[in-house]
Amino acid sequence: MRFFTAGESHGPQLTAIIEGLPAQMPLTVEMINTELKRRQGGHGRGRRMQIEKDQVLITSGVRHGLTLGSPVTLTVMNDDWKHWTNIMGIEPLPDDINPEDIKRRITRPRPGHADLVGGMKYGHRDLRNVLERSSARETTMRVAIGAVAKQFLRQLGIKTVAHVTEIGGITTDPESYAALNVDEIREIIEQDPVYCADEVASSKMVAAIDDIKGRGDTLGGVVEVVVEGCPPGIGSYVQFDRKMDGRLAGAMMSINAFKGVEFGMGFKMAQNPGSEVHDEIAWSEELGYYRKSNRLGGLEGGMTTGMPIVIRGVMKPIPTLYKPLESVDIETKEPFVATIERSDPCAVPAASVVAEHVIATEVAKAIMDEFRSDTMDGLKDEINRYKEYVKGF
Ligand SMILES: Cc1cc2nc3c(=O)[nH]c(=O)nc-3n(C[C@H](O)[C@H](O)[C@H](O)COP(=O)(O)O)c2cc1C
Ligand SMILES: C=C(O[C@@H]1CC(C(=O)O)=C[C@@H](OP(=O)(O)O)[C@H]1O)C(=O)O
Repeated sequence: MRFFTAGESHGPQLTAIIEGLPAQMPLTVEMINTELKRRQGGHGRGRRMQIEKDQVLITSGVRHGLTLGSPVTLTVMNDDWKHWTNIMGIEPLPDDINPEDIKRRITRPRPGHADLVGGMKYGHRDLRNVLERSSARETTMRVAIGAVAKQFLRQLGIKTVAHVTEIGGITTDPESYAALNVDEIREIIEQDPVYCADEVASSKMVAAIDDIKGRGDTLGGVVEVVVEGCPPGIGSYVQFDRKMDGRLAGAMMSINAFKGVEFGMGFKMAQNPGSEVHDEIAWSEELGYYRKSNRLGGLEGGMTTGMPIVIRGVMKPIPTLYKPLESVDIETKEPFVATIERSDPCAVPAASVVAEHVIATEVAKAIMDEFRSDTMDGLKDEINRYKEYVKGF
């Protein structure tokens, strides 16, 4: 499976094309729309999310609710486009309009955003030309693609969930959700304003977001994605670019503002001896091979072990500040405070939804790389045979 996304934040629409999905796979817009709505939510979002009502349109690759095996095209319209049609017009500017007079032109790059380096790299003197594509508006399509991937994974009994584990230094107590499975975590976070599975931490996170918003500042945090039901042996140790932990880390790091990744007990591994890090191996008639603990987060040697995959990503605080940092105007080279754009004070809850979907996409892609995937039923048969084989190995 491969895919592309396209579209500017304030352009007419966002588009994704996915190629390589098996034929005969059930696919509905409802399931994609449910996830798009979750991505728009979460306490801490700004005013743009009140304008947009993201709904997907499928314009190829599906007939009567089943995939055809041909490329699937997904489209989401930008409702905000109607306010930007002149500023973001596609046609060349009329001769009597000077590009420097275009409204909402940006010449004061925001520290921490793509503005300055993107402008240098592509020769844009109006940094809006960078902002428009570097914006996390693009993550709409990554969620749409991931929602398709999740429909694929569900056919194979693989479930995913993401939840927020830290915002602005307020952390969850892992004991509060340690015994819960993916479905149980989902039930809790769907009712929670910050998509957090620990009720006590959640209310403190909400208060922290309100407080930072009042101060014109922003907060980052940590999100955790759990994937249950993935068979062992997805990914490989034989070549560096086939290692599943590398692929998953790359997917997580491809999300705007994500700056670090860890698996299982993560960076705490540095503090513990090997006997308290590695997971002992056991076998039972019912489960086949399993680990007595899951401190490595479901990966050994670049391959899934069959235990849940547990991956966390850290998101830096949003770079656009209402209390802006110092910058330089690229026209005058004089010091100025950065441009203030409408912005989210904290998008960690929304980003948890994005994280779940990019991880689901990478797992789906890896499974399609491993097994013949022209038809959904053929793939299911192959995976079931493989699962029986590894159980008795
Ligand atoms: C869901 C989500 C929403 C975001 N919202 C904003 C925002 O409103 N304002 C902003 O400046 N950055 C926002 N960001 C972060 C920027 O897109 C990101 O920092 C920027 O593209 C630069 O990339 P980098 O942080 O990975 O270096 C958001 C990120 C995500 C994942
Ligand atoms: C549009 C989305 O997020 C945007 C991400 C974003 C950024 O700089 O990344 C900046 C803001 O854009 P705007 O200036 O239009 O308000 C966010 O609203 C979205 O998540 O769909």
